[in-house]
Amino acid sequence: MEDGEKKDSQAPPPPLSAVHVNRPLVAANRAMAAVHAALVAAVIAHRVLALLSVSVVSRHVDVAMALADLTLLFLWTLSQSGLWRPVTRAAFPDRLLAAVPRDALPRVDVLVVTADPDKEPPLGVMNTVVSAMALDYPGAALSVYLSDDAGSPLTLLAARKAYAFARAWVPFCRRHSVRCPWPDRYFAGDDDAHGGREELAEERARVKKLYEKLKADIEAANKDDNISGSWTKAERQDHDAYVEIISGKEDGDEEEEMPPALVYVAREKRRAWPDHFKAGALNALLRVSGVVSNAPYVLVLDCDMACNSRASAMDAMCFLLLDDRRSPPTNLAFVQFPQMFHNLSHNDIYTNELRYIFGTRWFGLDGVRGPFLSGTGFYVRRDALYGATPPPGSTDLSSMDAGDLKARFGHSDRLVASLRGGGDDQRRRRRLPPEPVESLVATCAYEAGTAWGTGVGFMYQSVVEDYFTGYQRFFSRGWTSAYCYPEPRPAFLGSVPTNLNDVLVQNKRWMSGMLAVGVSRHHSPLACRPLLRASLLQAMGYAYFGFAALYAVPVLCYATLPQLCLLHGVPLFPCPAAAAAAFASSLLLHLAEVCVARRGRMDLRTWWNEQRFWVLNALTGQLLGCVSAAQELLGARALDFDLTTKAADADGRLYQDGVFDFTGCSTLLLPATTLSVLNAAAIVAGTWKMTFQFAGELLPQLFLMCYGAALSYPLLEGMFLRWDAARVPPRITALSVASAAVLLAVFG
Ligand SMILES: O=c1ccn([C@@H]2O[C@H](COP(=O)(O)OP(=O)(O)O[C@H]3O[C@H](CO)[C@@H](O)[C@H](O)[C@H]3O)[C@@H](O)[C@H]2O)c(=O)[nH]1
Ligand SMILES: [Mn+2]
Repeated sequence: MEDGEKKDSQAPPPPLSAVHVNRPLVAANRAMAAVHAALVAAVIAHRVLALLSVSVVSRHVDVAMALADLTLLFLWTLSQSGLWRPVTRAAFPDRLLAAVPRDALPRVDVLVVTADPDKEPPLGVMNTVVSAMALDYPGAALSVYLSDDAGSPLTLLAARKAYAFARAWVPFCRRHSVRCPWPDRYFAGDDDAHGGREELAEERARVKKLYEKLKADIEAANKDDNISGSWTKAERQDHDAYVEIISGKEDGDEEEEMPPALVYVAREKRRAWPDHFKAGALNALLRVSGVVSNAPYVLVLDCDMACNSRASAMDAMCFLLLDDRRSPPTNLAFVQFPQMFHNLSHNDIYTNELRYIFGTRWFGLDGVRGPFLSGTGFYVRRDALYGATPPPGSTDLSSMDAGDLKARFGHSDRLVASLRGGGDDQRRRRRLPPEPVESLVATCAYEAGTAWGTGVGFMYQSVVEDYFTGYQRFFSRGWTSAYCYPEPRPAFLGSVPTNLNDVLVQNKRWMSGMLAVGVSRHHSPLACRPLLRASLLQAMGYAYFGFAALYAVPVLCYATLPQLCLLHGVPLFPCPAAAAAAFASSLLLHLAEVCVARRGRMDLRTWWNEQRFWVLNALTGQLLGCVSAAQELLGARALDFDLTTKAADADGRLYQDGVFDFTGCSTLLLPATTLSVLNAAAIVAGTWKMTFQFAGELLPQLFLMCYGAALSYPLLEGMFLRWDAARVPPRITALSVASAAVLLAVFG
């Protein structure tokens, strides 16, 4: 009896989160994959048989096509890891609150990074900062850090003004349980409490006035030459470190009412020192925050990714805290939220939505060992970022010798002391220190000879630091992750580039950065033993993204060989039936994926946009990404982090209307435009030829080219049928026609 009672009182508390395996989808995905693999194998087998037969006319072409098909099959196989075991998760913040008193919640440091006040307007950045300050979390447990890589006086001034605004905004959000903590969106109408009480309406009007004032102040500062004009481009790349804690208690402030602390950080910049782009900025913020508040958890946000809901911190804790309450403990390092966007078009011609990643693959990888680190919108354990390994056998930094710690983390006594403090809450209920913060940890020379960027913090060596860090720092060391996808209200919303050139430049950066990791001798996921041992499926997922740029090669083959061979009357498909079946199944598989992401709605438009952008990207971002990665590998040129412009809403009108905006397109577009001209010319010439001597075995090829023409129609239209300012730049059109003519003259 007594025993029974004891058991009852020791009954485990209800779980704080749940995970659900989508079994029908698992079965369907695997069955479809088996069918498709069989069809592709049949196509390749026919190619090989044709190659072996003596009658073959164009051996080179057949070998190239066989290699193209094998590459496609290889990448497709790797991509299946993200469909293998899709799961969804739920968080129960109410249970968390029942289990842990609010003021005992662990502290969180929010790290926001910005780099350029021209491309990233400070008002937008401040919206992100203020939205994070208004998260539903105890104010004393939250601190927000802003890294400004430009070291711009304008951003610093905006941050001070933003803090002043936050003193009204944050209590307002708390008092009225506002759901949208992002002031610009809230006042633009994303306001769930309309028609509410009078008191709310009054206060809302007062806070709105303050927001208008913040806006006007930042605008005025932007126009003021003494502030924004005084800081030259050269100074951006060459200035001292500067850290300022922008919070302060004023008379009459209630502790409970106070917004979280805000800390502005401009790390030192010198031309002679590599800055390691965003990863370098985040590592500087990790150190400054380590010295100042040293919260055990960190939320990372890009400056253009604001909090759209106040719930994410509590949701994330439902997963992260589970860790300590479970035995044996799980080894969850981070909770990733999807990247979603506020300025997506209904007709998303550039596939900015990233459905492939955040709407499909991340659910699948979550069923393996967790989604990849995705740059922004994730809550992560500080100790894991510092290089600790999970239990059992975890490395405990606090018990390490001070000398060893200095060798790894640098010579700041305060940083080392923060590491030895075990990362927990010495200062939990205290406001940030009034004493000045040392900027030593934000200087260029600080990292020299330490493990920052290799064994500690965000990884350098790749411009896609998120992809690389996730795998090197976490997964290959035994950590896992979870995918938190709150509905219906997204936790974070970012902005997408709205002209084609920006999109392609961004894709080129991703592709070259990931390929550099994929083919690197020391870091390739397919050569990483700890990762392979932990999970082959996860290694496949990583390899897929590491090699995705290689799509350029088969697509290049398919965009030239069928065309040129048609002109020579050479058929390319030894078994048209098998080829047609494999082609159809690839289209259907893609359509099925889109429909699942849309909860069963047949979304043909998204499907078509994705088909089209996939080919376009293969011939631009991925192709040039391969070239850049090769240059880097050969030591010819280092990869660069080309910032994307965060468009003001008005700029994206063409994108919103579903019209391609070719403004500013560079030669990056050239391969795609050239090959679309070649394809169109070959269709015309080939059909003309066929009217005189019909050849049925050429029909599959002709069909494929017509599909290509339909996909490339916006390019052809942009070159030859549009006269507006956003058409393909005439220079590119002329070059494309000339290049296509040369190709035809040489090979046609
Ligand atoms: O030297 C730099 C370069 C960039 N950034 C910041 O990094 C963030 C991302 O840059 P952005 O130009 O917006 O790139 P995106 O292509 O939108 O970023 C995607 O791709 C990056 C990897 O290439 C990831 O880090 C991002 O999280 C992911 O959103 C922004 O806040 C920048 O201010 C810096 O702080 N310093
Ligand atoms: Mn961005």
